[in-house]
Formats: sequence, C-alpha cells, structure tokens
Amino acid sequence: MTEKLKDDERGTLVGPLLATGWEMVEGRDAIRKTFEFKNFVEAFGWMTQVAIWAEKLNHHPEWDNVYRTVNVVLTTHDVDGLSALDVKLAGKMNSLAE
Ligand SMILES: C[C@H](O)[C@H](O)[C@H]1CNC2=NC(N)=NC(=O)C2=N1
Repeated sequence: MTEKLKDDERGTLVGPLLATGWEMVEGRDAIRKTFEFKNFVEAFGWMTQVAIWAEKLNHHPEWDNVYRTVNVVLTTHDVDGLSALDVKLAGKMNSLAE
C-alpha cells in the first residue's frame, strides 16, 4: 500500500529533486517542474517515454504540453500527498530528459 512520505523522509527523498529544478507546489503536497525541449517532437517523444513508465509504475503525472514545454505536477492522489512513487517518477523524468 502506498504511504504518504513521512516528514523525516522528505529531506533525503525530495531534497535532491529540488536541486534539479523540481519545486513544491504552493498549497499542495505536490512537486512541479517545467521541462523545455528543442521542439514539439522532442517534447512529445519524452512524454511518450514517460507515459510507458507511468503505466509500468501505475503512477501518472498531472501534466500539460504547449509546443516544446511540458509542465508537470506529481502527487499521489490515493494518499492525497507525496509518496515514494512521486520521487521515483520524478527521477525517471529527469533521466529521460537528459
Ligand atoms: C486505480 C489505479 O491503480 C490508481 O488510480 C492509481 C493510478 N495512477 C495514479 N497516479 C497518481 N499520481 N496517483 C495515484 O494515486 C494513482 N493511482
């Protein structure tokens, strides 16, 4: 069963993500990041790869895409806050965008 991150876990698990452009969402227990790509095809290709991982993890982003920009919010709806799945998917998104 997925659990909401405990306070003492957040520094070690979410902290490193904040150093890579992720930030806390105001008023939500969620993280957000804007990814910029060379063009729409690159952006959509990345979204496609992420979508496959989201299905594999059964954990899905809240995202929108305008041309070469993808705005992403991650949170775990089942626990109404951040979980290890958000950390895992955020890390995967980062590595797929490198
Ligand atoms: C039924 C299905 O397993 C659940 O709705 C999964 C799907 N993907 C999900 N994605 C996210 N971000 N949070 C969830 O709680 C979640 N739950």
